Amino acid sequence: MEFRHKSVLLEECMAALNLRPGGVYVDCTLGGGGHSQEILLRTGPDGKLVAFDQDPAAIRAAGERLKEFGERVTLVQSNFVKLEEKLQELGYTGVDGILFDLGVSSYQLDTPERGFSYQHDAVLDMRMDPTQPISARDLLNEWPEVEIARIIREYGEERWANKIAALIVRERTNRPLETTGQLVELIKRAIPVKARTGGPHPAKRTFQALRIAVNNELENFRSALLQAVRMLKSGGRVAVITFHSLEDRIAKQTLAELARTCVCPPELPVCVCGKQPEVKLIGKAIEPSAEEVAENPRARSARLRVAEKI
Ligand SMILES: C[S@@+](CC[C@H](N)C(=O)[O-])C[C@H]1O[C@@H](n2cnc3c(N)ncnc32)[C@H](O)[C@@H]1O
Repeated sequence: MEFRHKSVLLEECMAALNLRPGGVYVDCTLGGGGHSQEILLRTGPDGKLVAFDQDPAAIRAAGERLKEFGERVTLVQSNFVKLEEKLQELGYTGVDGILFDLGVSSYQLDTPERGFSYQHDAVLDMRMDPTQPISARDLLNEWPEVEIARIIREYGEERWANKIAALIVRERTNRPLETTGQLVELIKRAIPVKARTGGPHPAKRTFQALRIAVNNELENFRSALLQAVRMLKSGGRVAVITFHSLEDRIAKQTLAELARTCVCPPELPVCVCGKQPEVKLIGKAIEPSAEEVAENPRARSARLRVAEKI
Protein backbone atom coordinates (compact mmCIF):
# COMPACT_ATOMS: atom_id res chain seq x y z
CA MET A 1 0.00 0.00 0.00
CA GLU A 2 1.27 3.45 -0.91
CA PHE A 3 2.06 5.71 2.05
CA ARG A 4 -0.39 8.56 1.63
CA HIS A 5 -0.97 11.38 4.11
CA LYS A 6 -1.93 14.95 3.35
CA SER A 7 -0.10 17.28 5.71
CA VAL A 8 -2.38 19.46 7.82
CA LEU A 9 -1.86 23.24 8.30
CA LEU A 10 1.35 22.99 6.28
CA GLU A 11 1.89 26.68 5.46
CA GLU A 12 0.76 27.74 8.93
CA CYS A 13 3.28 25.37 10.54
CA MET A 14 6.14 26.60 8.38
CA ALA A 15 5.33 30.20 9.31
CA ALA A 16 4.95 29.25 12.99
CA LEU A 17 8.37 27.62 13.11
CA ASN A 18 10.06 30.80 11.89
CA LEU A 19 12.39 28.70 9.74
CA ARG A 20 15.85 30.06 9.10
CA PRO A 21 18.47 28.78 6.67
CA GLY A 22 20.98 26.53 8.37
CA GLY A 23 18.76 25.96 11.41
CA VAL A 24 18.24 22.66 13.24
CA TYR A 25 14.62 21.46 13.38
CA VAL A 26 12.89 18.46 14.89
CA ASP A 27 9.77 16.78 13.54
CA CYS A 28 8.48 14.61 16.39
CA THR A 29 5.83 12.96 14.20
CA LEU A 30 7.33 12.17 10.82
CA GLY A 31 4.34 10.19 9.40
CA GLY A 32 4.39 10.54 5.62
CA GLY A 33 7.16 13.14 5.85
CA GLY A 34 5.18 16.05 4.39
CA HIS A 35 6.04 18.61 7.06
CA SER A 36 9.61 17.30 7.24
CA GLN A 37 10.11 17.68 3.50
CA GLU A 38 8.86 21.24 3.59
CA ILE A 39 11.18 22.13 6.49
CA LEU A 40 14.13 20.74 4.52
CA LEU A 41 13.15 22.62 1.35
CA ARG A 42 12.99 25.89 3.26
CA THR A 43 16.13 25.73 5.36
CA GLY A 44 18.72 25.76 2.60
CA PRO A 45 21.67 23.43 2.05
CA ASP A 46 22.86 23.69 5.66
CA GLY A 47 19.52 23.17 7.41
CA LYS A 48 19.26 19.98 9.49
CA LEU A 49 16.26 17.91 10.46
CA VAL A 50 15.85 15.20 13.08
CA ALA A 51 12.60 13.29 12.58
CA PHE A 52 10.98 10.85 15.01
CA ASP A 53 8.36 8.21 14.46
CA GLN A 54 7.65 5.13 16.52
CA ASP A 55 6.16 3.34 13.53
CA PRO A 56 8.80 1.54 11.42
CA ALA A 57 6.48 1.75 8.38
CA ALA A 58 6.54 5.57 8.59
CA ILE A 59 10.32 5.62 8.97
CA ARG A 60 10.70 3.39 5.91
CA ALA A 61 8.31 5.31 3.67
CA ALA A 62 9.37 8.82 4.71
CA GLY A 63 13.02 7.74 4.57
CA GLU A 64 12.48 7.02 0.87
CA ARG A 65 10.73 10.37 0.34
CA LEU A 66 13.49 12.33 2.08
CA LYS A 67 16.42 10.43 0.55
CA GLU A 68 17.35 13.35 -1.71
CA PHE A 69 18.29 15.42 1.37
CA GLY A 70 21.06 12.98 2.32
CA GLU A 71 22.89 13.73 5.54
CA ARG A 72 20.75 16.73 6.33
CA VAL A 73 18.15 14.29 7.72
CA THR A 74 18.43 12.00 10.73
CA LEU A 75 15.56 9.55 11.21
CA VAL A 76 14.94 8.25 14.72
CA GLN A 77 12.64 5.26 15.15
CA SER A 78 11.50 5.95 18.67
CA ASN A 79 8.66 7.25 20.75
CA PHE A 80 9.00 11.01 21.10
CA VAL A 81 8.79 10.55 24.85
CA LYS A 82 12.57 9.98 24.53
CA LEU A 83 13.04 13.31 22.72
CA GLU A 84 15.61 14.85 25.05
CA GLU A 85 17.65 11.68 25.46
CA LYS A 86 17.78 10.95 21.73
CA LEU A 87 18.69 14.54 20.76
CA GLN A 88 21.45 14.57 23.33
CA GLU A 89 22.75 11.23 22.04
CA LEU A 90 22.95 12.87 18.61
CA GLY A 91 25.02 15.67 20.13
CA TYR A 92 22.40 18.44 20.15
CA THR A 93 22.16 20.70 23.19
CA GLY A 94 19.64 23.07 21.61
CA VAL A 95 17.52 23.26 18.45
CA ASP A 96 15.70 26.02 16.54
CA GLY A 97 12.24 24.56 16.20
CA ILE A 98 10.17 21.50 17.10
CA LEU A 99 6.93 20.27 15.52
CA PHE A 100 4.30 17.86 16.82
CA ASP A 101 1.50 16.75 14.46
CA LEU A 102 -0.27 14.36 16.80
CA GLY A 103 -2.35 11.26 16.26
CA VAL A 104 -2.29 8.68 13.52
CA SER A 105 -1.50 9.15 9.84
CA SER A 106 -4.00 8.45 7.06
CA TYR A 107 -1.76 5.54 6.10
CA GLN A 108 -2.11 3.99 9.56
CA LEU A 109 -5.88 4.56 9.53
CA ASP A 110 -6.29 3.14 6.05
CA THR A 111 -4.20 0.01 6.65
CA PRO A 112 -6.86 -2.40 7.97
CA GLU A 113 -4.46 -4.79 9.71
CA ARG A 114 -3.25 -1.99 12.03
CA GLY A 115 -6.72 -2.08 13.60
CA PHE A 116 -7.12 1.70 14.06
CA SER A 117 -10.28 2.06 12.01
CA TYR A 118 -13.89 1.21 12.71
CA GLN A 119 -14.45 1.32 8.93
CA HIS A 120 -12.59 -1.96 8.29
CA ASP A 121 -13.04 -5.32 9.95
CA ALA A 122 -9.58 -6.30 11.16
CA VAL A 123 -7.63 -7.50 14.15
CA LEU A 124 -7.90 -5.22 17.22
CA ASP A 125 -4.36 -3.90 17.36
CA MET A 126 -4.01 -0.06 17.41
CA ARG A 127 -0.30 -0.02 18.33
CA MET A 128 1.65 2.72 16.56
CA ASP A 129 4.81 0.85 17.56
CA PRO A 130 4.12 -2.80 16.67
CA THR A 131 6.77 -4.02 19.15
CA GLN A 132 4.98 -2.49 22.09
CA PRO A 133 3.62 -5.24 24.37
CA ILE A 134 -0.05 -4.21 24.81
CA SER A 135 -2.51 -4.07 21.93
CA ALA A 136 -6.19 -3.10 22.01
CA ARG A 137 -7.02 -6.81 21.97
CA ASP A 138 -5.01 -7.42 25.17
CA LEU A 139 -6.54 -4.42 26.87
CA LEU A 140 -10.13 -5.36 26.01
CA ASN A 141 -9.75 -9.02 26.97
CA GLU A 142 -7.70 -8.60 30.13
CA TRP A 143 -8.40 -5.29 31.85
CA PRO A 144 -11.07 -4.98 34.55
CA GLU A 145 -14.45 -3.59 33.54
CA VAL A 146 -14.03 -0.42 35.65
CA GLU A 147 -10.75 0.39 33.92
CA ILE A 148 -12.22 -0.16 30.45
CA ALA A 149 -15.17 2.06 31.37
CA ARG A 150 -12.84 4.76 32.72
CA ILE A 151 -10.74 4.79 29.55
CA ILE A 152 -13.79 5.03 27.28
CA ARG A 153 -15.30 7.78 29.44
CA GLU A 154 -12.14 9.86 29.96
CA TYR A 155 -10.35 9.42 26.65
CA GLY A 156 -13.45 9.10 24.46
CA GLU A 157 -15.70 11.47 26.39
CA GLU A 158 -18.37 8.81 25.74
CA ARG A 159 -21.47 9.00 27.91
CA TRP A 160 -22.33 5.33 27.28
CA ALA A 161 -18.93 4.16 28.55
CA ASN A 162 -20.29 1.99 31.40
CA LYS A 163 -22.73 0.22 29.16
CA ILE A 164 -20.09 -0.40 26.47
CA ALA A 165 -17.60 -1.74 29.04
CA ALA A 166 -20.26 -4.02 30.57
CA LEU A 167 -21.09 -5.50 27.15
CA ILE A 168 -17.38 -5.98 26.36
CA VAL A 169 -16.86 -7.90 29.58
CA ARG A 170 -20.01 -9.99 29.08
CA GLU A 171 -18.96 -10.83 25.53
CA ARG A 172 -15.41 -11.82 26.45
CA THR A 173 -16.61 -14.43 28.95
CA ASN A 174 -18.15 -16.24 25.94
CA ARG A 175 -15.43 -15.64 23.35
CA PRO A 176 -12.44 -13.30 23.25
CA LEU A 177 -12.71 -9.99 21.43
CA GLU A 178 -10.54 -10.32 18.36
CA THR A 179 -11.75 -7.92 15.69
CA THR A 180 -12.71 -4.30 15.19
CA GLY A 181 -15.98 -5.53 13.62
CA GLN A 182 -16.90 -7.40 16.82
CA LEU A 183 -16.23 -4.27 18.86
CA VAL A 184 -18.25 -2.03 16.54
CA GLU A 185 -21.24 -4.40 16.88
CA LEU A 186 -21.01 -4.30 20.69
CA ILE A 187 -20.81 -0.50 20.72
CA LYS A 188 -23.88 -0.28 18.50
CA ARG A 189 -25.75 -2.59 20.88
CA ALA A 190 -24.72 -0.50 23.89
CA ILE A 191 -25.81 2.89 22.53
CA PRO A 192 -29.56 3.45 22.08
CA VAL A 193 -30.60 3.93 18.45
CA LYS A 194 -31.75 7.49 19.07
CA ALA A 195 -28.38 8.48 20.53
CA ARG A 196 -26.42 7.04 17.64
CA THR A 197 -28.27 8.39 14.63
CA GLY A 198 -27.39 11.58 12.84
CA GLY A 199 -24.05 12.19 14.58
CA PRO A 200 -20.58 10.79 13.98
CA HIS A 201 -20.05 7.04 13.75
CA PRO A 202 -21.08 5.50 17.10
CA ALA A 203 -17.69 3.76 17.47
CA LYS A 204 -15.64 6.93 16.91
CA ARG A 205 -15.29 7.89 20.57
CA THR A 206 -14.53 4.39 21.83
CA PHE A 207 -11.92 3.82 19.12
CA GLN A 208 -10.26 7.16 19.95
CA ALA A 209 -10.23 6.20 23.64
CA LEU A 210 -8.65 2.80 23.04
CA ARG A 211 -5.99 4.21 20.73
CA ILE A 212 -5.05 6.82 23.33
CA ALA A 213 -4.83 4.18 26.06
CA VAL A 214 -2.92 1.60 24.00
CA ASN A 215 -0.30 4.16 22.97
CA ASN A 216 -0.29 6.12 26.25
CA GLU A 217 -0.72 9.17 24.03
CA LEU A 218 -1.62 11.88 26.52
CA GLU A 219 1.09 11.15 29.08
CA ASN A 220 3.74 10.82 26.38
CA PHE A 221 2.71 14.07 24.74
CA ARG A 222 2.70 16.03 28.02
CA SER A 223 6.19 14.76 28.86
CA ALA A 224 7.54 15.36 25.33
CA LEU A 225 6.18 18.90 25.17
CA LEU A 226 8.06 19.80 28.36
CA GLN A 227 11.20 18.18 26.97
CA ALA A 228 10.76 20.07 23.69
CA VAL A 229 10.68 23.42 25.44
CA ARG A 230 13.81 22.48 27.41
CA MET A 231 15.59 21.56 24.16
CA LEU A 232 14.78 24.81 22.32
CA LYS A 233 17.36 27.53 21.95
CA SER A 234 16.29 31.00 23.00
CA GLY A 235 14.01 32.33 20.23
CA GLY A 236 13.25 28.77 19.03
CA ARG A 237 9.64 27.80 18.43
CA VAL A 238 7.49 24.81 19.29
CA ALA A 239 4.42 24.19 17.10
CA VAL A 240 1.77 21.65 18.07
CA ILE A 241 -1.11 20.36 15.95
CA THR A 242 -3.78 18.56 17.97
CA PHE A 243 -6.88 16.76 16.74
CA HIS A 244 -9.17 16.51 19.77
CA SER A 245 -9.99 18.43 22.90
CA LEU A 246 -7.94 16.26 25.28
CA GLU A 247 -4.71 16.82 23.36
CA ASP A 248 -5.50 20.46 22.82
CA ARG A 249 -6.13 21.00 26.54
CA ILE A 250 -2.72 19.55 27.36
CA ALA A 251 -1.02 21.77 24.76
CA LYS A 252 -2.88 24.86 25.94
CA GLN A 253 -2.40 24.30 29.67
CA THR A 254 1.22 23.16 29.48
CA LEU A 255 2.27 26.12 27.34
CA ALA A 256 0.23 28.58 29.45
CA GLU A 257 1.91 27.23 32.60
CA LEU A 258 5.36 27.66 31.03
CA ALA A 259 4.44 31.20 29.96
CA ARG A 260 3.33 32.25 33.44
CA THR A 261 5.29 34.61 35.62
CA CYS A 262 4.84 34.80 39.40
CA VAL A 263 2.52 32.16 40.86
CA CYS A 264 2.41 33.61 44.42
CA PRO A 265 -1.02 34.02 46.05
CA PRO A 266 -2.31 37.58 45.37
CA GLU A 267 -2.36 38.42 49.12
CA LEU A 268 1.47 38.25 49.32
CA PRO A 269 2.94 41.77 49.12
CA VAL A 270 6.04 40.64 47.21
CA CYS A 271 6.88 37.70 44.99
CA VAL A 272 8.54 34.83 46.81
CA CYS A 273 8.25 32.16 44.10
CA GLY A 274 10.64 33.81 41.65
CA LYS A 275 8.99 31.98 38.75
CA GLN A 276 10.24 33.21 35.40
CA PRO A 277 8.34 32.51 32.18
CA GLU A 278 10.09 30.01 29.93
CA VAL A 279 8.10 30.71 26.77
CA LYS A 280 5.91 33.38 25.27
CA LEU A 281 2.72 32.32 23.52
CA ILE A 282 2.54 33.25 19.85
CA GLY A 283 -1.02 34.19 18.96
CA LYS A 284 -4.14 32.12 19.57
CA ALA A 285 -4.90 28.61 18.36
CA ILE A 286 -4.93 28.48 14.55
CA GLU A 287 -7.59 26.45 12.74
CA PRO A 288 -7.54 25.26 9.13
CA SER A 289 -9.27 27.35 6.49
CA ALA A 290 -12.60 26.25 5.02
CA GLU A 291 -10.74 25.42 1.77
CA GLU A 292 -8.33 23.12 3.58
CA VAL A 293 -11.17 21.31 5.36
CA ALA A 294 -13.05 20.92 2.08
CA GLU A 295 -9.95 19.42 0.49
CA ASN A 296 -8.95 17.31 3.49
CA PRO A 297 -11.77 16.47 5.92
CA ARG A 298 -9.22 15.00 8.38
CA ALA A 299 -8.05 18.58 9.02
CA ARG A 300 -11.48 19.52 10.39
CA SER A 301 -10.65 19.25 14.08
CA ALA A 302 -7.01 20.40 13.84
CA ARG A 303 -5.69 23.22 16.02
CA LEU A 304 -2.19 24.65 15.91
CA ARG A 305 -0.64 26.22 19.03
CA VAL A 306 2.72 27.94 18.99
CA ALA A 307 5.14 29.17 21.65
CA GLU A 308 8.62 30.73 21.56
CA LYS A 309 11.37 29.97 24.05
CA ILE A 310 12.47 33.05 25.96
C1 LIG B 1 -0.50 12.75 11.90
S1 LIG B 1 0.87 11.76 11.52
C2 LIG B 1 2.10 12.91 11.02
C3 LIG B 1 2.02 13.31 9.58
C4 LIG B 1 3.16 14.17 9.08
N1 LIG B 1 3.25 15.43 9.78
C5 LIG B 1 3.08 14.40 7.58
O1 LIG B 1 3.05 15.55 7.15
O2 LIG B 1 3.07 13.42 6.84
C6 LIG B 1 1.44 11.31 13.10
C7 LIG B 1 2.63 10.36 13.09
O3 LIG B 1 3.23 10.47 14.38
C8 LIG B 1 3.57 9.20 14.87
N2 LIG B 1 3.49 9.29 16.32
C9 LIG B 1 2.39 9.54 17.07
N3 LIG B 1 2.70 9.53 18.38
C10 LIG B 1 4.03 9.29 18.45
C11 LIG B 1 4.95 9.16 19.53
N4 LIG B 1 4.56 9.24 20.80
N5 LIG B 1 6.24 8.94 19.24
C12 LIG B 1 6.66 8.83 17.94
N6 LIG B 1 5.84 8.91 16.89
C13 LIG B 1 4.54 9.14 17.13
C14 LIG B 1 2.56 8.25 14.25
O4 LIG B 1 3.12 6.96 14.17
C15 LIG B 1 2.29 8.89 12.90
O5 LIG B 1 3.11 8.34 11.91
